[in-house]
Amino acid sequence: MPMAKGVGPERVLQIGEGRFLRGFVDWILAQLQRQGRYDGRVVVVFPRSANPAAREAWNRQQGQFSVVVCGIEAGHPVFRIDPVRVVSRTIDPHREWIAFLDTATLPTMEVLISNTTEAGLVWLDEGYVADQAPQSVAGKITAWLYRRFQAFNGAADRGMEIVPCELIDQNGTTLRTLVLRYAEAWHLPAAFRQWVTEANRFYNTLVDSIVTSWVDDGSHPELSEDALAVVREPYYRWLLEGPPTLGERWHLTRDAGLAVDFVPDLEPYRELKVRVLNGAHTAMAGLGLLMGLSTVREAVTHRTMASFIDALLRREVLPTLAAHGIAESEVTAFIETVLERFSNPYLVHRLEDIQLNADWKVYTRLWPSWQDYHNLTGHVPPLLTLAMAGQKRWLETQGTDNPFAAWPLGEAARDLLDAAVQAASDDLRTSPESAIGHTLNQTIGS
Ligand SMILES: NC(=O)c1ccc[n+]([C@@H]2O[C@H](COP(=O)([O-])OP(=O)(O)OC[C@H]3O[C@@H](n4cnc5c(N)ncnc54)[C@H](O)[C@@H]3O)[C@@H](O)[C@H]2O)c1
Ligand SMILES: O=P(O)(O)OC[C@@H](O)[C@@H](O)[C@H](O)[C@H](O)CO
Repeated sequence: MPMAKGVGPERVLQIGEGRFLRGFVDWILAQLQRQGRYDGRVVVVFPRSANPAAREAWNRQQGQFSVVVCGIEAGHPVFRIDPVRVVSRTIDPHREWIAFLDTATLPTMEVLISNTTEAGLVWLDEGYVADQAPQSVAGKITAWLYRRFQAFNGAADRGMEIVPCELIDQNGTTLRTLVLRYAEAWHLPAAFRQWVTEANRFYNTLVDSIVTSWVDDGSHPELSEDALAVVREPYYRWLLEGPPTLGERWHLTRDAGLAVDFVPDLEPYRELKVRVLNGAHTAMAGLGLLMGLSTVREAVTHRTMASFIDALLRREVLPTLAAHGIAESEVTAFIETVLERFSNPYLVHRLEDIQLNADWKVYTRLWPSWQDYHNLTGHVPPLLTLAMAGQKRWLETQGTDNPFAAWPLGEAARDLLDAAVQAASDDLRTSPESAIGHTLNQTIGS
């Protein structure tokens, strides 16, 4: 369905319409547009069949929405409403498959962005039926790239900058592997696979910024009608591992003043961000919910929980990052920034939202620190163990039996973990808050 507002050719295909893409990627594109650096407009694609109300909101607002940037920046309170007018139209590929494929034939298209949660970039065993959308995100992208390859006879200069933003390790490499796997499974020509590899650039990326929905309290009438408005903290950072081609297309030089950087190796940044920020979220969410807390802000302003998270990060996570070659001063500075970000009074970041797929978040966000701490010191980390026990207990209250059982662990690691978590769980049964206080006293006192 066309949405006529805005000028400039369609240059960006965005798979995903969620809060994060609106408050982060689309906002960055709006800043580039405002500075006259980039005129590209965005075609937003719903990765799953769109719910009619969401579609209607996008159409009613002609793809325009507000990003409320609020919190503390350089010690000063910030509350700003930034308009974002970069979207040209939306497409639901499950209903408009041909319109979706047709966008691949636009000579102006040059950037493909996705964010479909961790559940999006996965292999689904499915065939390709012409005229019908595959279910998988990577299958849709494969079909789209194949259409482009055909439309331009495999021209090397019609490849795309492919920028997945899903929070998974090596997201660009993962997407390329999935595309090549679909190309093979669907018996697409070898020349296409070669074009995918040689003419397209897949970036591994790391995004960092907290984006939540705008909760309308009537205080800003201009936002009352905006069903797509989001709230974002002032802090944001986008790191991309890959060639600078995307930066060149966006005229993204230092003087743009945007926190987007191209780095040769993402790994140290990823370890730092995931272990500190996401690790702290996962640690506070399970225990916090058991204690009756509901938001991140409530957790970091609760005396016992705040001390617990602070000690967990500085005593048990920090040493594991130093062992990964990240300077202690850098880790400490990041911990301090993160704790300040968590106390942002404007963000209503619900612990229950953080708990989506919590069993795997414990595995990717807490377990690596746990294991490294144990290897480094020969001791079980008591605070991380209690956080994991809190997660296990909370997951059990939600009906998941033995929530960590599916993790791929060797027998020795499994026995060690089970014994440690079991001991910590016993303490949680009576009062989570006193278990936290007790563990904290023992740790800090030792
Ligand atoms: N919101 C944040 O603060 C934030 C910050 C950094 C990273 N992220 C990342 O962004 C992701 C989305 O967060 P959000 O706040 O935009 O959520 P959201 O619910 O607003 O959007 C989720 C998006 O993913 C799509 N999606 C969900 N499940 C899917 C599936 N199984 N297959 C294909 N697509 C699927 C939805 O259609 C939608 O486009 C998170 O999982 C996280 O990895 C979020
Ligand atoms: O978005 P999720 O569900 O992967 O994880 C929940 C939070 O930890 C996450 O959204 C952080 O706020 C974000 O990663 C900050 O950059």
